[in-house]
This record gives sequence, structure tokens and C-alpha cells, in this order.
Amino acid sequence: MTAASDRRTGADTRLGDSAPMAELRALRASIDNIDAALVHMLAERFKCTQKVGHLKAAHDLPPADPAREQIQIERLRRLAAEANLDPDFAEKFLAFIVREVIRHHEAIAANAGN
Ligand SMILES: O=C(O)C(=O)C[C@]1(C(=O)O)C=C[C@@H](O)C=C1
Repeated sequence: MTAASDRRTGADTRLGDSAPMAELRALRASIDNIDAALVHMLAERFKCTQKVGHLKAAHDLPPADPAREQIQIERLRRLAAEANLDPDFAEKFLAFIVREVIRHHEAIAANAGN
């Protein structure tokens, strides 16, 4: 199978078989690996949060825990700053994921008749 980074894109038309195109292709191969890792990591995270959702539903706990989220935000912002990643972006990314998790928790609770 052809790797995603080997398929022709708009840049091929402009750069042809040049050194910059080779460099772009190599960078894109790494980006594809990183994106695959992100998908796998997110899948593992959602496996955990699904279990949390069932635990919460079984014990009548609310889907969201703002105090826990505050701790996560502070920790991720600190880690982001250390890693030279924009802390605002890290916070927004976490909020995006947590919003989806809460939606799952709500569905699990509704299914459990809570
Ligand atoms: O730790 C929890 O209580 C969760 O439900 C997990 C999680 C998360 O995705 O990290 C999601 C919702 C909560 O508001 C806080 C954290």
C-alpha cells in the first residue's frame, strides 16, 4: 500500500522532484506517524473514560467534575509551557476532548436510567 506521505498533492505540482519536495515528503511522513500515534493515544484515553463513565453512572456521580478539570488544565498548561507549546492551545485541546467525554458520560448515565 502507498504511504499517505507518498501520494501526490498540490505541492508536487509546484516543487516537482526537487530537494525541497523530498524534505517536505520526509516531514510529512513524520507528521503521519505522529497523527497515527495521536489517534491511538486518544483511543486509549477514551477506553479509560468510558470505564469512568460507567463507574460514575453506577454511583450516581455527575458526568462533569470541574475541580478535576481545573487541576488538569493547570498541569497541562505547565507541561505545554515547558515543551514550548502554546498553553492556550493545550487548554483548548483538553477542553475539546473533555467536552466529548462528558457527552459520552451523559449518554451512559441516560442509558443506565439515571
Ligand atoms: O476524571 C473524571 O472524572 C472524568 O470523567 C474524566 C474527565 C477527562 O476526560 O479527563 C472528563 C470529565 C470530567 O469533568 C473530568 C475529567
